[in-house]
Amino acid sequence: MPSQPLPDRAEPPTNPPTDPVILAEGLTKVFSSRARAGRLRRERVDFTAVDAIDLRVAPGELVGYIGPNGAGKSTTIKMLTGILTPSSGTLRVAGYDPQRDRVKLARRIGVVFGQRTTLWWDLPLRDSFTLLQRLYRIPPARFAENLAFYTEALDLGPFLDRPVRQLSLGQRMRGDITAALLHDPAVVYLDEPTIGLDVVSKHAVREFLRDLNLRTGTTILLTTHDVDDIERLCSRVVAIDHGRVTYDGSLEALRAERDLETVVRELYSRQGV
Ligand SMILES: Nc1ncnc2c1ncn2[C@@H]1O[C@H](COP(=O)(O)OP(=O)(O)OP(=O)(O)O)[C@@H](O)[C@H]1O
Repeated sequence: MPSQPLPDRAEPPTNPPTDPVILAEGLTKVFSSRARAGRLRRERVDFTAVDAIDLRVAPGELVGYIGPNGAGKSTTIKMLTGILTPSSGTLRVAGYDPQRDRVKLARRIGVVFGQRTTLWWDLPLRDSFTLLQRLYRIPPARFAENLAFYTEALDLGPFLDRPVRQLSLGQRMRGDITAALLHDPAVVYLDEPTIGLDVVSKHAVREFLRDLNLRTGTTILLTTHDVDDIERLCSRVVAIDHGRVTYDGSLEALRAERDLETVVRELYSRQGV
C-alpha cells in the first residue's frame, strides 16, 4: 500500500456526519409479469423481490450485504442507485432521493459490479478514465491527483495503456474500482468485488478497500459470497433472504452466536451456490 495519504475529498458531504448516508424505510420492490392462465388467458403475477427493508447506514460504515441467490441484494442496490424505482417505502442516499435526483446522486456514489465491467472494452484503460473525467466533470487537477494516487495504490502503471479487453480479471477489477472512485463518491456499492480473483489479487483489493474506508471515511456497501471478505472488511453485516432482513448487527455478535463460515455456507448453499 502507498505511504502517501489519500487525497482529501473535493466537496464536503451534503449531510452532517450524524445523519445516515443511506436511509431506507419499508423499501419494497414488486416485479409484475404476465403469466399464462389457461389456454388463452394471461394474468398478472406479482413477485416481491425486496420486502419492506429498513436500513440505516452511517457515514464511514463498511457493511456486508449478504444473502442467497435471488434474495434481493442486487434489486436493493439498483434502487439505491436510482436504476430501479421502489414500489413503496422511502429512500434517501447522501441526502438525495435516488429517483428524483438520479443525476445529482450519480456524482456522490460509485458502483462496482464484479461480474461486469463499466470500462470501455476496446479503449486503453487510461482513456476510460479520461472519459469518466468528462462525464463527471472532475476538475483536471483533482483528476490528475486521484489518478496518480490510484495508479500507485492499485499498481495500475504496467497496464494503464493497454485496452481493457486485454486485461486479466484482477487488472480489470482494479481498473473498475478506480473508475468508481475517481469522482470522490461518498458511498460505494461493491457487488462481488473479489469474485474470480486469485489469492494475491483478493488480498490486494481487500487491503485497498479497508484503507480507503479508514482514511477517507467512504461508506461501503459490499455484496460478497466470500467469508474472508466479510471477516477482513465488514464491521457490520446485514443478511437478507426472500427480500427480508434476517440479521442486522455487528460481525462480532454474529460470530459469537455461530461460526461465521457455517452461517455464510448455509446461507449460500441453500440455493446451490
Ligand atoms: N426485472 C425483474 N423482473 C422480474 N423479477 C426479477 C427482476 N429482477 C430480479 N428479479 C427477481 O427478483 C429476485 C431477487 O433478485 P436479485 O437479483 O435482487 O437477487 P440477488 O440477491 O442479487 O441474487 P444474486 O446473488 O444471484 O445476484 C429474484 O428472484 C429475481 O429472479
